[in-house]
Amino acid sequence: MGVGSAGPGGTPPGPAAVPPGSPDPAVAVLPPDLAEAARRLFGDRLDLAAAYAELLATDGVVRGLLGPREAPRIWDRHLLNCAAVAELIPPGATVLDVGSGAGLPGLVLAIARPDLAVTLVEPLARRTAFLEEAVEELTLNGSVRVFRGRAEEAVAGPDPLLGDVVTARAVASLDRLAGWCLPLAVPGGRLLALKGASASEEMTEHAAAVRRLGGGTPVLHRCGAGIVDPPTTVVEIVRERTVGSAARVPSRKSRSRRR
Ligand SMILES: C[S@@+](CC[C@H](N)C(=O)[O-])C[C@H]1O[C@@H](n2cnc3c(N)ncnc32)[C@H](O)[C@@H]1O
Repeated sequence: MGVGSAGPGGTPPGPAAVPPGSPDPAVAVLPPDLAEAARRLFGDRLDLAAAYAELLATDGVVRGLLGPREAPRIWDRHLLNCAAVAELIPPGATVLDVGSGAGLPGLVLAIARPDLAVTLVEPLARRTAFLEEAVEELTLNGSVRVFRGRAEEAVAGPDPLLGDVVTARAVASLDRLAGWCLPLAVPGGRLLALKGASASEEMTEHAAAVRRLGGGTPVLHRCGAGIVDPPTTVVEIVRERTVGSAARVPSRKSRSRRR
């Protein structure tokens, strides 16, 4: 990914955006051709984004949360790609990031947008341990919390999670995401699913299931146009109705049991 046309903002910050003390500046450093995009998307929080990039490239790789080949691509494939989605999120929104993994896109959004209240929903202990440490280290405790569990669990219990916006990247197909994430959105709230090249096909394939699950017609967005190249593909689904559990998409296991 490269950068689009340069916008306002003066001289790009370049490699100096990485704080001193980086264990391996060769992997965490912000490539000069992405500096302007990073500056536009993170503004005065660029140093915080650089600190998170460094965490991902070092601890994240060592702990197996990110493949070693991802390290040099952290800025374009991960940070900038996720930060571009912020343009779809209204000011002061409550955001639930389902299947956050190492914090993508949830932590990135919390860094780029300090006005958001973000909950990272992730079932795997190894990942939530990293997320909790990252939140502490980046001093994001005021705006980010970590929920250990599956999306289906987050919606149940005495204190269910509910967000204005539910994000998910690389977690599941659109029908399964709708089943897990729409119940986590307030009525009228939205699922923002970060998708790849197959987004349009998925929208067609799963439109009926999404409707059955209480969602509106999926809408395709390309975020960060003119800033990141390619723009980030996002499928937006509004929670229009509440449905009973019978309408939910069966798990892969129970689907194969029925065959
Ligand atoms: C391929 S990883 C993607 C992680 C991150 N979103 C990213 O883009 O790098 C998928 C993540 O979804 C989580 N996950 C899978 N099913 C889930 C569910 N039902 N509820 C919440 N998280 C789930 C997994 O534990 C895993 O961390």
